[in-house]
Amino acid sequence: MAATGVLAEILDGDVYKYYADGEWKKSTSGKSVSIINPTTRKPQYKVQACSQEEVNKVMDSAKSAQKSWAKTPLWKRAELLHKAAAILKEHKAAIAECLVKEIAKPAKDAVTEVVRSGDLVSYCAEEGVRILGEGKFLVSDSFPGNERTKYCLTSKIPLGVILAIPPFNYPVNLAVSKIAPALIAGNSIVLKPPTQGAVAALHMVHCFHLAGFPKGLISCVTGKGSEIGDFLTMHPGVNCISFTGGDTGIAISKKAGMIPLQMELGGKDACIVLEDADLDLVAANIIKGGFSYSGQRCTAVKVVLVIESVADALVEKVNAKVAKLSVGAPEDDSDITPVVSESSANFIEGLVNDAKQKGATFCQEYKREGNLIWPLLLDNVRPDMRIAWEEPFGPVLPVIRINSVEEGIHHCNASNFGLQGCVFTKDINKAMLISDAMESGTIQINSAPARGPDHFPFQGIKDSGIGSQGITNSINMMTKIKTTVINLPSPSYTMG
Ligand SMILES: NC(=O)C1=CN([C@@H]2O[C@H](COP(=O)(O)OP(=O)(O)OC[C@H]3O[C@@H](n4cnc5c(N)ncnc54)[C@H](OP(=O)(O)O)[C@@H]3O)[C@@H](O)[C@H]2O)C=CC1
Ligand SMILES: O=C(O)[C@H](O)COP(=O)(O)O
Repeated sequence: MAATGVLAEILDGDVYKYYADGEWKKSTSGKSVSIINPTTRKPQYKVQACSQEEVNKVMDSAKSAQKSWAKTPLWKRAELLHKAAAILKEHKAAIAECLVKEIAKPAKDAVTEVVRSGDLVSYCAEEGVRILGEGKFLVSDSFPGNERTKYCLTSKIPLGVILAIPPFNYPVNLAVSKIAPALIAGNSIVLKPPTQGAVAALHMVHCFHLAGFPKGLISCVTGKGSEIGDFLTMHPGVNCISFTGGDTGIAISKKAGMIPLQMELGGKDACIVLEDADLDLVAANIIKGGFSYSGQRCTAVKVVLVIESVADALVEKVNAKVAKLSVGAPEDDSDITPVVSESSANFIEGLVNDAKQKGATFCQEYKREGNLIWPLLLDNVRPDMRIAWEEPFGPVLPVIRINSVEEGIHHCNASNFGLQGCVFTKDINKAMLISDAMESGTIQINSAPARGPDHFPFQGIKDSGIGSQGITNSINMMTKIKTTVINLPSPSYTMG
């Protein structure tokens, strides 16, 4: 059990408590939700199944705590965030252990996620101080027909209560990427962590608790998204939703009220490979991009579109590297670990079977034990196969051979997703033209897709999202513009 020492206060028997009003609480529902360890496929942890009444109370406290937080000096907000970041890093081992047990994240990557999260919180504090400390000054005589009688002062003010819903694959990092911008901008936060990853998220929230944030400003309600999700997202107390996940986000955006939405959804990130590409570089990036965390990243390379003349050579290089990937338990820091759930493994298997029936070339034998799926490269995939379009969120990567760059761009743009993509070529002019032509939020030239560094803008178009993330964009997104106009009785001009 990961909770020892100071973290033990968040446990009630074998059930983790939820966090509200600055305290760890047991739900009055009397119900709990089991978290299944993807590796052992046995129950590992339990969290409270919070009730609607508890959500209502959390929303009320979040509303009142936000009012005083908005009046807390910016430098003090930043100071508390720096403190939370330091505590988070101190507790990296305990949190990483939860990530290993709950979502089968390889041990080293689990620690990296926590450290990266601490860095994100600190950077956010610094960036917030910079960008929220300044506003705009406009004068009226720049618009036709006006004299200089109006001075307009513009500043960024908080939205209120932010509802944060992250996905299972980065339950800590994608939670703090919402929490830190919300707090620095003067908002309060209600976090609904993913069920797989909830305990890691609760440990992370405990670090914010230890940092001493005001009561009610941060809450964390647990329970199955399918049970309390709609109640949360349609709650009248919510002023903004920041969501990362799959198609659930599309449903939320249709149900949510007239509030700002930040949606980071799925992707089918394409990797276009030209004849002149450095194939060793491409192969290394396909391995890193396609198979790290067993392909369970929205930014994973999810389809390779390679020019036919270099396809054999590329596939051979990738296969040689696939053979070297270690497969096994996350505790052993294996490259490929069990996927998050049995239903996810079954879904991946369905895509593999469909590709087999339709004649894809299997570069490796398909192998599965429980939730563990061995890495698989599927060559000669055609557009009539499901895997050409759907995201497996697993260690299975399709290769489509193309006869022209235009064919690759056409495939990429025919997808309903548009998160990231990448292009490999030594010709920067061609790379720029292809980048412009690909309808995706970000194109990487000569590297695999990636969200980080975490201050870079990160956004999807089409079904991949609404708005843009990244530290600066998230702070801006979690504020609204307020203006005050000073009206002068007569025009006033500065003489220099
Ligand atoms: N663009 C991006 O940045 C990223 C996108 N993704 C995408 O997310 C998917 C995999 O992640 P996964 O966690 O399975 O995604 P889901 O969409 O299934 O879940 C995401 C979050 O939504 C919650 N949820 C479920 N139902 C509801 C509901 N009705 N209302 C509100 N919240 C709800 C989940 O809680 P619970 O766990 O309790 O069900 C979880 O916290 C993939 O499609 C992937 O591409 C993943 C990471 C990053
Ligand atoms: O959740 C995801 O999959 C991410 O947002 C991707 O992040 P990464 O590129 O840093 O893995």
